[in-house]
Amino acid sequence: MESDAQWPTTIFTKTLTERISSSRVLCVGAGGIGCELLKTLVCSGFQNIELIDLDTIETSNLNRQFLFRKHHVGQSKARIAAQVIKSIKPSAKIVAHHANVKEPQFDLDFFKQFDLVLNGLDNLEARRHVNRLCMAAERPLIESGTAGYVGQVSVHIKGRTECFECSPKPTPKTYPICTLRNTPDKPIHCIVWSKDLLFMRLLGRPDDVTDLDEGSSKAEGSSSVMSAEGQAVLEAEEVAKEDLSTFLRKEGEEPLAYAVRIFEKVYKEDMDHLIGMEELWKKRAPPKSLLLASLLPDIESELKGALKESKPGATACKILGLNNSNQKWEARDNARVFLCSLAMFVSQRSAEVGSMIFDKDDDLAVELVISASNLRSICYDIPVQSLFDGKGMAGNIIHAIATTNAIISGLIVVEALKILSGSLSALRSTFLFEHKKAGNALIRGNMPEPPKPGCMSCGQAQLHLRLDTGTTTLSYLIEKIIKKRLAVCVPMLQCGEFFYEEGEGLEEDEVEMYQGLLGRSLNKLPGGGLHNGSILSVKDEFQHFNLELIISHVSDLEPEDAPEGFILEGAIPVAKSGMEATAAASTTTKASGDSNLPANAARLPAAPAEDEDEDAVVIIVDETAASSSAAAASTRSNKEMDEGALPATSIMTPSSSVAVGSALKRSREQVVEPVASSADKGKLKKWKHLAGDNPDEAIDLS
Ligand SMILES: Nc1ncnc2c1ncn2[C@@H]1O[C@H](COP(=O)(O)OP(=O)(O)OP(=O)(O)O)[C@@H](O)[C@H]1O
Ligand SMILES: [Zn+2]
Repeated sequence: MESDAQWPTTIFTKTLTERISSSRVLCVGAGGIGCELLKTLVCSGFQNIELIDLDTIETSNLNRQFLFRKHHVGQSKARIAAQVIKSIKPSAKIVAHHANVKEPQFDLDFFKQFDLVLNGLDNLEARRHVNRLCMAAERPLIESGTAGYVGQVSVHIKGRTECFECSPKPTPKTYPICTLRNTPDKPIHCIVWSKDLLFMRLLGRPDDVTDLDEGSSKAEGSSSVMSAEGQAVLEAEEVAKEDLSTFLRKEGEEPLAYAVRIFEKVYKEDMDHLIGMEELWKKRAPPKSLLLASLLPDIESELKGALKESKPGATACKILGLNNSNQKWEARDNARVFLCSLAMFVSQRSAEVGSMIFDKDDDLAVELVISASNLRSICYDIPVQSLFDGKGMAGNIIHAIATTNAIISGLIVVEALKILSGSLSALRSTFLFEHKKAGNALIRGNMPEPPKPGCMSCGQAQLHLRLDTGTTTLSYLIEKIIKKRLAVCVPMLQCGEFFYEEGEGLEEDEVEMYQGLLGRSLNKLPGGGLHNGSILSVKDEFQHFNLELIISHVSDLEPEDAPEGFILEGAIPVAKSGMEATAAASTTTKASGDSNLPANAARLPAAPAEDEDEDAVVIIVDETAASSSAAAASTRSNKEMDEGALPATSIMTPSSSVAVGSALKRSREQVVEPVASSADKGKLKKWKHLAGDNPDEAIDLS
């Protein structure tokens, strides 16, 4: 295709066309949004694109990530996306990086090579990391996210607009550990327990299994005032800790006998033990334990034959004939699925036992987790979930719709064109959402907010951290607060004479010395420790990030207020998720491959008020089209909401929804240029603001 580079000249001015083809663009993420974005970029004339994605293609991606085909499964998303795009547009130069954007090779100099950075990510940590590098490199960042039919695009330019971290982002919901372990009262509590605690104890890495133990956040030998109920909880936890080895299969133990033993331990013995802790049941009804013999009087004949005939790759539901994933199983069927799935893991997938992490795309794992969670729900008289619904909650799944990704990608490119043409006053934060009453999809634009001086990323921030300095360890502060909550990659900490750092280039004895500090409580650190009023400086030289944490010592934080044992206040994500389902991955989320991190819970924009003036919005799909596009749209049934936890790709925030709400009330001139309707009406002059060059507004990208 010799002339492919000429496609867009019919729409854009010569100058803009030249800028588009000479600009260098970095795309981060080659998933649902990334695939659409790449296609729209090259179709708009972009020629120099670098693409980063850490993941490989899965079958479940194929329904919406249209650059990928079945024979690509298992291969690098970034490389295949680049290869396929090049076959569509051979003149495009696409460099693919099969890597995590947080790797040190993608440093400030790397980011400085680009004129634009476009994110198509699915988790908050990676988004925040890219934001920090874009702010430091002074490169415009266009952020995006989708969740079902809604989506959002925002533009971040240092010194001109707010950065991605200027507004609070919802943090994934977490639950008090004692609720999960001893006193659940909602289905999600049982699902999180099953996925993060039981599953990890049965099949996970030994290092990971204590993730939910309250004791892991406490310094050795610490003591604190505790209620009688709290004491009972601790006692219950101690019992659970002692019993860890009983979760493992004994040598020579038959798979089914092992599964039966685990059932009896978890749903009979442990439950009876808990029931015996009267302090716990003063204000609530005690659970009941389950008797396997009465649920399945003849286990051997019921299950042994089915297990024997099961072939590798089969699932418990398949061999038991439970084919309707929307059915809510009775206790008996939950027990059958639990026993079979666990027996199948140890007999057919023994090599993975001891190193697994729950994966929503692993059917056998989902069956084990949901049946186990339902059995616990039955003990506590909580409604059970169907496999389909339970999987959605466990995997933080939200349907992803290819059409939404395509619209959002188009809107990303529209903002990119405004930047390249120097039309910065035309930049908008754009929201795609549903008009509930009219059944239409609507696009709204807001003027981007100015930078917030107190932002921890682009401003000078001081955050307040309230925790118990006597019981919180340095390791907990670093892992759960500084790395996980503040998204710092390579922390450097200082407070008076206390200094701590990580990263390459340290001498062996330094590493040893710093590691020796990790188990200490904060008040016992060198230089007198961290106390009420201490100011801890936190730096990440790689991210060019620094802030101050003002420590307040509080010894009696209520688990309801601070389920993770601390409260962070200031210019940080403090907003709470409005979506329970987003929480499922919340308590555990390992800072691993990131895609299983809770990204950021979404509070999606509200539908417009009934009396809303519809001229003020762009209606891009009418009711008929909406239903046909819904039918055509590929949905993913197993979408993880970020990480872990978020609606995977969404970056919606409560403030976004407020912003949308207020945009609805604003006058028409605030509304985004009706780019979507311009093509329909053939009014190319609507594109004027994209084509015009405004030297006063242009940002220096040199
Ligand atoms: N730190 C990171 N570095 C590079 N790429 C990342 C990083 N974090 C996430 N990604 C990529 O961002 C993309 C987000 O795309 P999307 O939300 O469609 O998720 P997905 O993983 O493809 O879908 P699903 O979650 O349903 O399997 C993914 O391809 C993911 O690998
Ligand atoms: Zn900021």
